[in-house]
Parts: sequence; C-alpha cells; structure tokens
Amino acid sequence: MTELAQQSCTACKPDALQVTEEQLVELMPALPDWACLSRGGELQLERVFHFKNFKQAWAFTNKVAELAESEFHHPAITLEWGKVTVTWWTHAIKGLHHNDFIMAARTDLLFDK
Ligand SMILES: C[C@H](O)[C@H](O)[C@H]1CNC2=NC(N)=NC(=O)C2=N1
Repeated sequence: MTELAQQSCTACKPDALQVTEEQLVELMPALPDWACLSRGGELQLERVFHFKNFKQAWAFTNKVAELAESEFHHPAITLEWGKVTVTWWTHAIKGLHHNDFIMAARTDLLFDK
C-alpha cells in the first residue's frame, strides 16, 4: 500500500464512511506519535509538537495551515509558547476518514525533529 504521506485526500461528502475499527487498528501504527481520541463522541487524531520558543511553534503552525488549505482539509491547531497541538478529524462525518490519516502523516513531514 502507498505510504500515507504520499496519498492525496479525496473530496469528503457527508455520506462518506468513517474508518472502521479494523482500518483504525491497521492505520494507527503508521502514526506512532499520534493519539486517537474521542471528543463528544467523535474520533479524532491528535499530536502535540514541541519547539524551543513561540516563533518556531508559530512557523510550524503556518506550515500546517498551508498544508490544510492545499488539500482543503483542515485541522484544529492550538498554538502556545513552544507547543502546537494538531487535531485531525472530518467535521462532515463527525469522525475519522482516511483523509485524516493522510493529513496526520503529512503533518509529521513538516516537523523538523
Ligand atoms: C464546508 C466544509 O467545511 C468544507 O467542505 C470542508 C473544509 N475543510 C474540512 N476539514 C475537515 N477536517 N473536515 C471537513 O469536513 C471539512 N470540510
């Protein structure tokens, strides 16, 4: 299977299917630094990225925002001093779509460890 980060998002319609439990189990190992959380009954992928200061965190936030706009699939991003929390889920289906796994993998590539 093509690496997640090499895939592109598909247009997500309200009747799109959420990932199944089996797909979740299959996909999560590709995202070792991400947590799968349930908020308000909606599954989400979340990772906290750490930086030396606010300026570096801000620059990373901008890169994630550009990525999101390029795929027209958008995360929640919390920007703090030295820390950025990125949360991916698909609002239209109130849960996780394959797109969210692609975008989490693409987000990892933006982070210079
Ligand atoms: C109108 C609707 O918000 C848009 O079609 C797009 C924008 N970006 C999006 N981003 C995410 N994460 N989920 C969506 O359902 C979504 N929908």
